[in-house]
Amino acid sequence: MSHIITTHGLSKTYRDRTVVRDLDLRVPEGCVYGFLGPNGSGKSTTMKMLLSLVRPTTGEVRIMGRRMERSTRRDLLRHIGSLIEAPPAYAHLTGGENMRLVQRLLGLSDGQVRRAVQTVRLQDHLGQRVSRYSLGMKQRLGIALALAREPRILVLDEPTNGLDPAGIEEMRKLLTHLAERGITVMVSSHLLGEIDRTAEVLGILGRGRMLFQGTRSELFARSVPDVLVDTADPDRAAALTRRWGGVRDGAGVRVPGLDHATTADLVARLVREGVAVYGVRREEQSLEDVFMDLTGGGGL
Ligand SMILES: Nc1ncnc2c1ncn2[C@@H]1O[C@H](COP(=O)(O)OP(=O)(O)OP(=O)(O)O)[C@@H](O)[C@H]1O
Repeated sequence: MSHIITTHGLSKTYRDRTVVRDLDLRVPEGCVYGFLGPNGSGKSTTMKMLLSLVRPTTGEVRIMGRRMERSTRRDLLRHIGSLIEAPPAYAHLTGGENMRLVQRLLGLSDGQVRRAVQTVRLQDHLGQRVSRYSLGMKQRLGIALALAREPRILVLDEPTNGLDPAGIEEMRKLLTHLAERGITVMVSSHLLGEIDRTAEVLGILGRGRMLFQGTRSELFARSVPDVLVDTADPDRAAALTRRWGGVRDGAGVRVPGLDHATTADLVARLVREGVAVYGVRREEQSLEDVFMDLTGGGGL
């Protein structure tokens, strides 16, 4: 798989506080990469380093295999569109006037601007002042401004923040649509639920460190589900499994967070002690549970 963004040992320290630590990002080309983590975990700082808005303390950024440095920065940044923090448009101008400003600034064609506006479905609102746009429309205009130069990569910092459920759904569809067209979309959120179904690859950050990077199914594979034991003698089974954290749960016993090997040990112990085991079930964790475990609960 070719990676369009990579970092190696990327770190940022402000005074004596390291807010991003030794990050090795691997963003596959043409996918939606969900960059997740609780508030303050370092997502924005990382994205700003990718865009050369913040200088890394150590480590390197590579875009399309080329190292970002003074001599390559201008050229590489032409391939990246971004939306960082507040939508970048002038509120007292119309959507169309904002688009024309960027068109003139970057020397873009009418076709490029038209395509960007159509992609975010704002063509019927170009005559309206941005101050009268909904937050979702402002975000879409921000994306159109970033898209107009036809970048290969789009870096979006919390584009769903503050949107209502309909706006979030619209944003998800837009991101998927962009990836289908071959654009690599790196999108951050502190809320797993807002982008988890959209993102094919997830990077989960906690206190500046990468806690997990991979596909959703790889993340699930890392989960350690509760085990539910259905038995004729739940009290005795609970006592025998106490050292693994077993407690009575309804007519059975629940043992939290067990891997395969420990589950096998536990069942063997019960059978050895003569407890009749009717069934053993691993209770799947939701992606939220896995995320909460990884981030220590700070992510939701
Ligand atoms: N210029 C700066 N000087 C000092 N500390 C900073 C600076 N910029 C960010 N930080 C700190 O770095 C940490 C990470 O911030 P960052 O904005 O990257 O996190 P985040 O994951 O994007 O969170 P949020 O979703 O709240 O923006 C925070 O504790 C923040 O206070």
